[in-house]
Amino acid sequence: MMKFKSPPVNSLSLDFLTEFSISLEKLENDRACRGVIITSAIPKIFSSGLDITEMCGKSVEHYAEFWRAVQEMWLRLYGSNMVTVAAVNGASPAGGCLIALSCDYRIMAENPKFSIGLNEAQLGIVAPFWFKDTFVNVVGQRIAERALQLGSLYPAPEALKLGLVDELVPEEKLLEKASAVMAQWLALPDHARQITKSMMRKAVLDRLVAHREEDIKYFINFISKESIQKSLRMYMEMLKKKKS
Ligand SMILES: CCCCC/C=C\CCC/C=C/CC(=O)SCCNC(=O)CCNC(=O)[C@H](O)C(C)(C)COP(=O)(O)OP(=O)(O)OC[C@H]1O[C@@H](n2cnc3c(N)ncnc32)[C@H](O)[C@@H]1OP(=O)(O)O
Repeated sequence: MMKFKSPPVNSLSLDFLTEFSISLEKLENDRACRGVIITSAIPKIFSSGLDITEMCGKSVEHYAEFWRAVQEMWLRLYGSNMVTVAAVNGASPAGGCLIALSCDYRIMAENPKFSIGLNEAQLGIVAPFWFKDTFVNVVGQRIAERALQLGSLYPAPEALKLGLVDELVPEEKLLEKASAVMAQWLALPDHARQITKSMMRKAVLDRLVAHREEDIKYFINFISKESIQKSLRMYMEMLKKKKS
């Protein structure tokens, strides 16, 4: 089991992403490890998504390093040979949702206050093509089109209806259920399951691998625009004001 613990809200900073990728790599190379449950140690928060401060007022070199780390995390998780189960025990916007979507199975706590989705459009930014591809592979084109254009965050019951998560359980039963699902998936021979998983995900993974440098350039170009920087600053201010 991997438990995110980066207070206050498990934002995906460069350090967090690097540590996450290294942990995944270690587990992947450990023949004794056939599956991983991903959850959070922070109450009410699975992950708040990419750390917005990493995308504000930084150098081009920093943006490149940060984006490469985001790509690396996704390539490792989406392309993992292990069984991956997300036990979503709190809010899961944007990059947090991407992590859940990249797993093989998503179980969410049945709390309508917890929401999940790719809300980038609400921040005035655009979900990259591989976030979009991952989303489409889970919920299908029509639901993804609407959800991404509106940047919708769905409360747990709605997320279940759309197929964004596979099931809801009472929060106290989340890890028990995740373990039961893991046991069910691990009962199959690894070889057949792994080849099938790879077959289902290969095209989407290959697309990023083939365009990785181009994608970094797009990101830098996009995020460096003054209008985008302004949107992100305003969003951060809004988050801070919400408290007072
Ligand atoms: C054409 C080609 C285009 C190519 C474009 C390429 C790329 C661009 C796309 C980049 C993709 C980005 C994906 C993302 O993940 S962006 C991040 C989106 N995340 C969010 O919108 C979530 C924002 N946060 C929240 O909604 C809430 O914080 C919460 C997670 C629901 C938790 O709420 P609560 O418990 O009430 O906590 P607070 O709101 O008070 O937050 C505590 C603390 O943490 C700061 N914070 C929250 N989220 C983030 C974040 N994502 N990054 C950095 N910091 C964050 C918040 O400001 C508070 O800070 P202070 O204590 O200092 O006030």
